Amino acid sequence: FCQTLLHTVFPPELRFASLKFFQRHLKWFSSYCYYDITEIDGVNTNELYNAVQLYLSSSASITGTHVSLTRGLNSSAFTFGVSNNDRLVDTYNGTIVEWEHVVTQRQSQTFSWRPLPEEKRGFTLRVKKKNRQVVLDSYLDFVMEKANEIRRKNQDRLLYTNSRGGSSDSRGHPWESVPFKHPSTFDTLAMDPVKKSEIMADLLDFANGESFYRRTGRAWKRGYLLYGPPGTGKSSMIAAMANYLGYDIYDLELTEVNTNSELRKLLMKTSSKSIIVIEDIDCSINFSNRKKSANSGARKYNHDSASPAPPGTNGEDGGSTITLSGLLNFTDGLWSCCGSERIFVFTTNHIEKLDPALLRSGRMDMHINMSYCSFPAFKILLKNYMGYEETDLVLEELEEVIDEAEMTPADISEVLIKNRRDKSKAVQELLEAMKMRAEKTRAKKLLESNRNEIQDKEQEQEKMTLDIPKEGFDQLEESCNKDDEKIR
Ligand SMILES: Nc1ncnc2c1ncn2[C@@H]1O[C@H](COP(=O)(O)OP(=O)(O)OP(=O)(O)O)[C@@H](O)[C@H]1O
Ligand SMILES: [Mg+2]
Repeated sequence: FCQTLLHTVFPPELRFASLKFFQRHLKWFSSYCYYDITEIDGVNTNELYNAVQLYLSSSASITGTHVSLTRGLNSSAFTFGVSNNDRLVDTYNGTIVEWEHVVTQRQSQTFSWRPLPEEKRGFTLRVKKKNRQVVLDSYLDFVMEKANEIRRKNQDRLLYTNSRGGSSDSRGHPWESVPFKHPSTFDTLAMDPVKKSEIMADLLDFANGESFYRRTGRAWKRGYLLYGPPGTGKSSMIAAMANYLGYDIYDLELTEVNTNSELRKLLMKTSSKSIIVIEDIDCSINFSNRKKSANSGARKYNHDSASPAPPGTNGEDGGSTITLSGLLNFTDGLWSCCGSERIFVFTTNHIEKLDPALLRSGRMDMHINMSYCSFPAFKILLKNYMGYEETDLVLEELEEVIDEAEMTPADISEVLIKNRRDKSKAVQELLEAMKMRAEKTRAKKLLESNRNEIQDKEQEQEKMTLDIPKEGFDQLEESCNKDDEKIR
């Protein structure tokens, strides 16, 4: 009877409000304090939320009884997590803390500029009030650091792509990611060993150079330009770099980016310890032909952001302006420093087509020429594919022709894969292929030099025919002068 009376006398809103009031006042008297770490903080994703999730996902720190298990597509490891609205206890330097994962349904009428996830997620950290300082001073830093470590060591690295165009997902991320599983390493990469160790040392210096970059006042980033013919290992080199340093890769598809501001947004959403890659930069942006680009099928890009393209000439999607200066700002300007420890890698098959602005010194820190397979590089391939260590007569023959053959590591590895059961057959076949290629290269070079000679001769003759009337004129002038003298 009392309950019915209570329900009829007090409407539900009033009951709810009074309950909240009591709870709030109870917390004042409680010996605990609570920290809410929500997944989305205003418009941005809360890095701390992701870090806590990752930290709690490491099996070592799990002491709860109810744990959620996930395994991402193509991922090689299970991830533990705190189930929705469940709790976990963690100990840090003797301090006991309790984590609760709070998941509530988002009210649908909430106004937002972009779609928000249906669920509102967050962690609540409960600690004794007397331990509050420990948590604020070092525990949360420890969690962040541990999460980064776990991600780098145990988890698969991620390959991000902006193939979704300018749109973001419900959590505000413009990048989509998949586990990155490229097996290429510096051991498997066939290139000149001296050049290889130079690059490896450069990468290590960069990764360990935080204090150097701070001391010299430079942004902690580095740019590499990889250039060379197709199949010489540019993409393999990027994968090797990522595997060597344990960095994520952001594969930036420039043709999917419409404006400079979109480009900036993409950059802002990249994490540190990552490699940002723009492959085939000469194809993604019509740099060489910018002024004539109206007649090409490619989208139009301007050199100078200060002079926006007139309306109607911006390519088929209208209003789309991505400029070279926008791209350079992306890699070099103030915005490039909105994170740290990032590597930019551009690749191209045609370095000669690139705008000098991209090549000028200081822009890309290292230009790496990935060229045709040299003999030392070939030996690495032989060792990796065939387990070949020793040199013998055939290899000496190979050494003589390999430079002239101009074969890419991709060409060579194809032959090696095909004959991987029979070493001597593989080497024999390669030798024949190389000799043939060398012959062709020689013939091509001869033809080219002949053509150049003929062209030179033609130019000389043309010049002579242009000179004849001048000579004739000189003679005429001379005889006129003589006549004048006679008359006098
Ligand atoms: N230097 C190399 N060392 C080992 N393998 C190589 C090397 N270069 C090429 N390969 C082999 O050839 C294949 C193609 O190489 P990769 O994609 O790295 O070439 P690329 O230079 O990026 O070519 P493209 O300019 O067409 O993008 C790779 O799968 C790899 O197995
Ligand atoms: Mg490539």
